[in-house]
Amino acid sequence: MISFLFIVNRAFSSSTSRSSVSSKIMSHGPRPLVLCGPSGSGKSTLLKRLFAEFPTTFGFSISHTTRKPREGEEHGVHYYFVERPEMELAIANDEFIETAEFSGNMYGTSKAAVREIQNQGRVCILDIEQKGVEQIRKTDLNPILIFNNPPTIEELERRLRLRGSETEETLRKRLDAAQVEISYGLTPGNFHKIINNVDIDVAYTEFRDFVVQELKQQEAEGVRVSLN
Ligand SMILES: Nc1ncnc2c1ncn2[C@@H]1O[C@H](COP(=O)(O)OP(=O)(O)OP(=O)(O)O)[C@@H](O)[C@H]1O
Repeated sequence: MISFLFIVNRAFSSSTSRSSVSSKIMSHGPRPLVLCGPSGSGKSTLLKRLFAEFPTTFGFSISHTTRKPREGEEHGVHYYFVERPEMELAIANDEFIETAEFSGNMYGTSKAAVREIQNQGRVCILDIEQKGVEQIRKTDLNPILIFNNPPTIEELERRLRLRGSETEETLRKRLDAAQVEISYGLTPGNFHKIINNVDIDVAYTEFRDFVVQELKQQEAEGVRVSLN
């Protein structure tokens, strides 16, 4: 198994085709930030810290779902609640970055929902899986792509067991998927940055510094980014 691969992949680093990139940024606001990595690798932990440190810089897009609203849930706040035919048509029209089905309901992130966050001047954070990354790369959303790499599958298993969120079955599924996800994540050219998430404090500093540097670069190109 892959372990402790300290690869920093800057294949699409900030200097890459800046002029074509900046015209896109100018019209749409800050570039979305994709954080991808196996379940249990620590994505939510990194994002929680980032939001705590920069409360107004980032935002999550609002997902669509075909499930019925629960009490207190509002359309356009918690989800965009839609009917299945409407959602299927939008997917067929290539309006979604990723979709999934759970317990008979569809869920998905639309390109428009990402643009909505960009239009507010915020960096849209997307915690998405490999398929979503492949999809978003085909769009003109021009995301910053970061892969959160766990030290080993054994450590991933330890973290997931400690989190206490899994049954033996879901744990196995997540660990099986992790092998494939890590291979994809470490393939040169797939991500702008790989965070080797061993020690959480070190990982967060590396993640944070990379993101801040990217945002400062965009600011220098005329994009309004509120870094506070
Ligand atoms: N570097 C780390 N070292 C040790 N434990 C960690 C580290 N990062 C996260 N954890 C712990 O591992 C568990 C999984 O982390 P987290 O929930 O952030 O993962 P995730 O990638 O968001 O998972 P999922 O995709 O399933 O939501 C949590 O209990 C978290 O506290």
